[in-house]
Amino acid sequence: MASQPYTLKWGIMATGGIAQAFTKDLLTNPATRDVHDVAHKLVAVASSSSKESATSFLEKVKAPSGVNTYGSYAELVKDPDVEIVYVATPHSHHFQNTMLALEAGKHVLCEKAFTVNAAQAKKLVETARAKNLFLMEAVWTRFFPLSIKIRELVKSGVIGPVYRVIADNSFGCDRPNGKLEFPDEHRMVNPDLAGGALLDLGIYSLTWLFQIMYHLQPEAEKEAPRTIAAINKYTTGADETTSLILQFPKHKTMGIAMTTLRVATNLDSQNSAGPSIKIQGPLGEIQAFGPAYSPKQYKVIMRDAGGKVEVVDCPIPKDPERDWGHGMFWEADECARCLRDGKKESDTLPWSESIVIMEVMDEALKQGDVKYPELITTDVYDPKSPLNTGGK
Ligand SMILES: NC(=O)C1=CN([C@@H]2O[C@H](COP(=O)(O)OP(=O)(O)OC[C@H]3O[C@@H](n4cnc5c(N)ncnc54)[C@H](OP(=O)(O)O)[C@@H]3O)[C@@H](O)[C@H]2O)C=CC1
Ligand SMILES: O=C1OC[C@@H](O)[C@H](O)[C@H]1O
Repeated sequence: MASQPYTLKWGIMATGGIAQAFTKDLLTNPATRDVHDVAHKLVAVASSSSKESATSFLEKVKAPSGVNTYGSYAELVKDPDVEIVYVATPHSHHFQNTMLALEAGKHVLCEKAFTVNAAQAKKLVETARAKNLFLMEAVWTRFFPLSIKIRELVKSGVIGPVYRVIADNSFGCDRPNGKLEFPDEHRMVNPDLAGGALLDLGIYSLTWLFQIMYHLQPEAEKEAPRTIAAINKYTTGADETTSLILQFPKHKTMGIAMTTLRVATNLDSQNSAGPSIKIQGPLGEIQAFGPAYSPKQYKVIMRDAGGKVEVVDCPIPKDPERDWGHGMFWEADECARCLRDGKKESDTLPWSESIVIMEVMDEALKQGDVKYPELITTDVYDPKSPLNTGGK
């Protein structure tokens, strides 16, 4: 008889768009993605606005009965049934909210961008390490079978040593009056919520550069990149267009990561008109198609063999009973496997790598003179911060 899957018990912090998408993924049957060793249980959800928002969230995600609801994040982290907290608040809140959960002894999966700056990321890691808790940045894309296959292909040497990676994750939100389609208060452009293209979308372009050019470097030869950035700021002060060149001089590799809120990576909705990611070696090129946060196809193009092209589709599996499947369940499975195996960090997205990525973003924002307010940049934990208590 097959052994029972290891089941991880989740508490959801916040009730917005991605909290819903992630929770719906948690509620899918893992067998529909051919996963049998781990499973997930939704045990609690909290809204900083009201207990009613938490209740209405459960209706929206079609949750089973018996899930606890709370009108504050402080109550959620005290729930003894919760093993891991998924932090799904705006970037501005990640540091304080994750600290709140870690200080209460909970493991944490925190949405991207991990924090507003590297100092905060380091403090989270120090705290998780000191308290022997699991912590991971929720960069779901790294855990896609497509990403795993592409990393394996690169490691196999099929395209030779990678010399360059180019990635773009951009949205066309331009309005003829010069503004963007978001109101100035929206989390995408509001500096008080650490808005801006880089922290929200550029993190995915960087993910592609990092998971190929940094993650695959042998441990003994790890080299953080030199960062050259150009930023155009929006009227709110947040970045609207950011381009980065990352140089790894010892490895002779270079990456270009782009993001903007003005024009889309591709004009077709599926981004199939052109690749959003190009991974280039002397023997060939791997291209990924679809938004850089969720590509669904890749091509391997060989230089010899007359530019022979292999096309591989990697659709996101759907649970037919729930009519849902978004692709965030793979990162949840990673959390469950790490905890089952007694690991406090993921090998696929180690703490040190999230910190180096935050350092790159710090440097880019410094070069572009983007500044965020003290309330959201401090690395001093305050359980009573309005970011924890819900002062909106
Ligand atoms: N992995 C992915 O594909 C995606 C990730 N994200 C990330 O998820 C996070 C949340 O994004 P998203 O769900 O789109 O955002 P939403 O604005 O839809 O939701 C954010 C939630 O955070 C809570 N919150 C607490 N304080 C505030 C505040 N001052 N202003 C706004 N919301 C507040 C609210 O929940 P409540 O009132 O219940 O406390 C709110 O519903 C971000 O870090 C973003 O980068 C976003 C989209 C996709
Ligand atoms: O993480 C994200 O990926 C999808 C986008 O729609 C969203 O703005 C961003 O936060």
